Parts: sequence; structure tokens; C-alpha cells
Amino acid sequence: MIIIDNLSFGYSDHKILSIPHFEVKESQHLMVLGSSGSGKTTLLHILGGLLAPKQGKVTIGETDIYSLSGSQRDKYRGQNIGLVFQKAHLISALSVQDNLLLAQYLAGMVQDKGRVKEVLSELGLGEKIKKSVRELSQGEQQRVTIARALLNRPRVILADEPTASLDDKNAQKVIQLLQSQAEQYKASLLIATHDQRVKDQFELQLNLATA
Ligand SMILES: Nc1ncnc2c1ncn2[C@@H]1O[C@H](COP(=O)(O)OP(=O)(O)OP(=O)(O)O)[C@@H](O)[C@H]1O
Repeated sequence: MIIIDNLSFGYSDHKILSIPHFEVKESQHLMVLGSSGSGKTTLLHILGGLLAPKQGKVTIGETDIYSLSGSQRDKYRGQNIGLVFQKAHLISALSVQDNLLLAQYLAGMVQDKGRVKEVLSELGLGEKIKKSVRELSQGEQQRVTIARALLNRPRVILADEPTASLDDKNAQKVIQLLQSQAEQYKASLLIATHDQRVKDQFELQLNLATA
């Protein structure tokens, strides 16, 4: 569950976002739409606790995330928020398994090989666990980043243009995976996109051009 109240943000004096009130409930899936430069990435960064708003409140679950200290917020993010970016941001020299174990370590969690194996199998990557990332296709790498985002069973999944660099088939697969995994975890799912191929697939939409 995410609640946005009286949110505004701008870089320097240039106002980009102004959202009086918006909620995404547990298990709800939302498409964040808007033309290039409308603030989709900025909004996801604010909701992910990566960029403090100039004004307003972001509540995830019961937690007002910007009332936390920076280190508390990092910990909260690691344990409750799954982030998927357009680019994979994986360490290509490491194996798939080691990339995920590293993510657990960086989130301050116990490194759990069983959980890594489980989540990779759920995403159809069980066979790739020992492969180094550079041996994977782009679609497979994107699935590894989704696996990494889901490792800690997050209550919120934020995906920024997750299909931008994928072909039609992989784009559909990634959207379906994000939806089915979010359902499984009863997570709120937010996908920012201007990808025409996927933008009509969600009933709930927030259009930043008109927000
Ligand atoms: N670090 C920054 N400093 C100053 N301006 C920025 C910064 N990051 C983004 N902007 C500006 O803020 C606006 C919103 O950017 P943002 O990346 O959130 O848009 P977007 O909707 O995600 O765009 P796209 O679809 O092209 O990825 C743009 O005008 C951008 O130039």
C-alpha cells in the first residue's frame, strides 16, 4: 500500500511533479504514464526512497518513509521495496547466483542460497544459476533483475521502463511476470512506461501529463 499526499518536486526551481493525493492499495497494479520528461522516473525514485520530495508525504504500509533517517530508509528499501530499472545493472563478471547473493548482502539480509534458487526457478532461470551474467541474453538479464527485486518478498515493486530494450515477446513476458509475481506477494506494483505495447494492459493508470 502506497499513499502519496500533497507531493511536489522540482529540480532547482522547475516544478516537475505535483500530486495532491494518490493511493495504490495492496495487490493493486498501476501503470504510470506520461511523455518523455514528464517525471515518471522522478516519481519512482521518490516512491523508492531514493529522492526526497520538496514537499509532501509518502507512506508505504504504515511507514512515512521520509521521516526515516537515510540509513533507516536504505534498510527499509532493501526489505520492502523491489526496484527494476530499464538497464539491468548487474555485475557481468559474476554468476547469476552471486549477483543475487550480493543484493541480499547489500540489503543487510542473511544470504540465503535456497531463496535465490527458489526465486530464479519461479522466473524460469533455474538452469542459469551458475552462468555468468555476460552469458545471458538481454531478456534473461532483465528477468534476473526482476528476480533480484523479488528476493525479499517486497510489499511494493517499482519498475521503470522494464520493457524498453526488449522485443515484443520478451516485453509481454516481463509484464506478465511482474504481474504474476506481484499477485503472489500481494505487492503493490507500479510500472512506468511510454511503451505503447504495454500501456493499455493495466486498468489503473496515473497519467503524469494530467496529474
Ligand atoms: N538530476 C536531474 N537534475 C535536473 N533535472 C533533471 C534531473 N533528472 C531529471 N531531470 C529533468 O526532470 C524532468 C523529468 O525527468 P524524468 O527522468 O523523471 O522523466 P521521465 O518521464 O522518466 O522521462 P523518460 O520517459 O524520458 O525517461 C526532465 O525534464 C528532466 O530533464
